Amino acid sequence: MDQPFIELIDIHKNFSGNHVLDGVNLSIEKGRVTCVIGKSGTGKSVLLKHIIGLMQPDSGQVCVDGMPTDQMDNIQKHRFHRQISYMFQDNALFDFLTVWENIALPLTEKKKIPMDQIRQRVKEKMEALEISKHENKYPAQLSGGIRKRVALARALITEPVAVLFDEPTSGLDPVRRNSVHAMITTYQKEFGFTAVIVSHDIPQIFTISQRVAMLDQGKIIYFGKSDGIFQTDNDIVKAFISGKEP
Ligand SMILES: Nc1ncnc2c1ncn2[C@@H]1O[C@H](COP(=O)(O)OP(=O)(O)OP(=O)(O)O)[C@@H](O)[C@H]1O
Repeated sequence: MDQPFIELIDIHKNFSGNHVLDGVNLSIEKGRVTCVIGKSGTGKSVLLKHIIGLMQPDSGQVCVDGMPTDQMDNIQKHRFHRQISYMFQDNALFDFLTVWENIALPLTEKKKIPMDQIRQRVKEKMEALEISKHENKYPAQLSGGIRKRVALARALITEPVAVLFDEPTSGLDPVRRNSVHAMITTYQKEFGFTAVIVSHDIPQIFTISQRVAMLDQGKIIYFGKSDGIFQTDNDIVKAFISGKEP
């Protein structure tokens, strides 16, 4: 196996008796796209939030480049968060900012980049995602699909080392869904970034990812190469990916 970038080791998370993560072990390899699949409500978003530190485990460890995040000092944590970007399921755009301002925000807020470079990078992302004509609109004036693309542009604007996507294509029509997938593939080829994608786009997601992890009842019950998932002997995985009850 390639060098792990992020490792989840025996993660447990319980919400008032709802044991959502029940000993999750998962290795996210550097430079690869890993998709996380599983039934609705099974804890995929909770798992992503543990990676980025928005949620803390009851027990277990999240390691980045071999270092447990709970042992990192503030500088190390800051460095990790600068390298990683997260696209929320609900897009989390700021209603009081325009499309342009929302996309530019990670650059204007975090990095000392000259304004002409910021303009150029925002322009390129808006063109790639076909949202240029919406640049002066506010999120409330946009359809769900356009909001999704604005959120995607914002997640990619810093050209991060790793991106966590929580259902990046939900609510998109099939053409737009394919273009989001194509964009993720292009970015991976261009920058070799590490991506974790929570997705219900089965089987399309297997063509843009190299690894698949399936979460079920608090555990990773399958982890392997995407092109091998259809040969699995695991009945729960087989039933899930073919859309049947196990
Ligand atoms: N902050 C929280 N407080 C209490 N319970 C929570 C919290 N966040 C998530 N949960 C619970 O954890 C469980 C898993 O939720 P999660 O959103 O991770 O599922 P999911 O697999 O991403 O679902 P979907 O595919 O429908 O998006 C749900 O039962 C949810 O209610």
